[in-house]
Amino acid sequence: MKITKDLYQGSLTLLLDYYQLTMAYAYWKSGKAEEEAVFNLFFRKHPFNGGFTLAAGLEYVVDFCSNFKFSKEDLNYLGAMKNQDGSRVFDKAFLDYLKEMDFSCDIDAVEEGTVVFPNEPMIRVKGPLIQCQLLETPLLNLINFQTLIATKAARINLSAKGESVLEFGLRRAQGIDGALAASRAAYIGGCSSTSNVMAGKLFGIPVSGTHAHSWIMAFPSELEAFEAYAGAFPDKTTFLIDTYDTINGVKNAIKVGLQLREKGKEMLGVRLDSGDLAYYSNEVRTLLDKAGFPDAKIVASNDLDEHIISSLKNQEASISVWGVGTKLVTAYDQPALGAVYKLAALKNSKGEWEPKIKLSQQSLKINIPGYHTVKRFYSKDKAVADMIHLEGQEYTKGSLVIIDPSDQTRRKRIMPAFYQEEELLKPIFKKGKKKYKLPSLDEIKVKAKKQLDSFDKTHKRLVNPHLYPVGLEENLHHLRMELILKSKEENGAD
Ligand SMILES: Nc1ncnc2c1ncn2[C@@H]1O[C@H](COP(=O)(O)OP(=O)(O)OP(=O)(O)O)[C@@H](O)[C@H]1O
Ligand SMILES: O=P(O)(O)OC[C@H]1O[C@H](OP(=O)(O)OP(=O)(O)O)[C@H](O)[C@@H]1O
Ligand SMILES: O=C(O)c1cccnc1
Ligand SMILES: [Mg+2]
Repeated sequence: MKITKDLYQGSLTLLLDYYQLTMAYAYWKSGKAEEEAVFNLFFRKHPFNGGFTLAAGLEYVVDFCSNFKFSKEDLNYLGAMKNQDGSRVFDKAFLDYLKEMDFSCDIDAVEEGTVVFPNEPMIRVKGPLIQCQLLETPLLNLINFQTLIATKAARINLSAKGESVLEFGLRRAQGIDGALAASRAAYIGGCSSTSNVMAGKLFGIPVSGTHAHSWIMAFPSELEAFEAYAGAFPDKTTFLIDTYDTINGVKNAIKVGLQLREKGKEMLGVRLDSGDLAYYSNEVRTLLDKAGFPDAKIVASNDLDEHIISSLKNQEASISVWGVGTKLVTAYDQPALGAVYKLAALKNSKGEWEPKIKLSQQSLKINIPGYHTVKRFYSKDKAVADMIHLEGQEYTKGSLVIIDPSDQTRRKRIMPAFYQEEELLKPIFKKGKKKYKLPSLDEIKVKAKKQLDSFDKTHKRLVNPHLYPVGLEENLHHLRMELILKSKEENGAD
């Protein structure tokens, strides 16, 4: 296997769980494959005990769906699967059916860079049951990770309060795509650059960096190492000063900074990668200022995350650029977002949508049934509440109540007439045809910033964030309650 050439063999369609194929086969056998269904992709809880989540990964979904086709190699592989008695797992006729299958679903989704909340559909797929089911795991795979990392990056950037955050994660990322997708999502979440050159090449993310301890160690002395680096990159001099002794290190940096100044060049700054970053950054700042380098920046790195950055800010550390790797790209404290993909409605023989419910002992896990959508209400530029409602359901523009799906005693009265409304789900595919112009990565990044700015800071704080109101429109709430009771009765649940 040559990973550079052979890994995906031009088709990602088998990037699914085996049970999707067995269900697909059984839907086909039982004549249900072409029934029309609606599935929703949503998560139940914000990651990192936070108060918001930043959507990312849709561009990958668009690409995946646009190329959804079982290749000859895919079908050969499935055709060779055998049961214990030597018979084929999948009939030849079924494989012929898969061969002819063209992606024909409608997909509506929140755009990348949108702030999203638990229970809201992030992606809604409507189409033949078999196709909807085949999309389950790839969509989750593509959305869960990038949304997680974009959210982590947003939290880190919010802690840095507008100062630059450089993403340094490649060396500790989870493999190749874990690194590339993380660099992309980190940029959406607000990082200003990546150290990952391939992500720079593939996505157009600005690349940046300093140098390593090994550079210093490769020379007889730190001073000579700084001089050599300044010789090679007189315009890009950020010296790593903690290899031997941070205070001596900054003194050496100042010496080389003065030499550069004589040549009409300016030292950009220094980097600290160990020790007490509050203490050393302040000592180093004082020395740089005294030596006439008030504009030289202090970059800090070393296992940083949003909590340490926020603590360093509270300690009034003199750091103005933050290099963050491991804890960002691995989402260290919560390595997965738990988005799920559930059937919400199925069309009956009369052509009506039948809402579907899944019961659970945990009320948090009972899905929102029906063919529904989500609206956001804004007062001026501030988001005030989100409402999930049945598609096509009329609701009053006067006073209405929205009800929290996980606690029906939490209700909020809103007056839609006073607000601007935004439909969060945008049309992406209609009957398998792409209807959406993909924004550039920079446009997504700008959108993410604007979205985050439209939420009150109480929803964005790291500790015990204030809950943003998301509720079901009353008719949908009643439908859900009725279905829960009916399903409990019919299925003999306690
Ligand atoms: N003033 C500070 N307040 C809070 N956390 C800090 C402060 N200074 C450094 N840290 C963090 O404390 C941790 C220190 O880790 P550790 O003790 O392993 O590093 P170190 O010994 O300083 O450096 P290294 O092991 O890389 O030489 C890092 O996560 C760092 O970001
Ligand atoms: O700490 P992170 O957020 O992951 O940022 C990237 C780290 O990678 C580099 O060193 P590396 O960790 O390889 O070695 P060192 O820390 O032992 O110097 C760099 O100096 C940072 O410390
Ligand atoms: O450029 C840097 O300083 C850098 C890059 C990757 C990891 N740590 C630091
Ligand atoms: Mg390290």
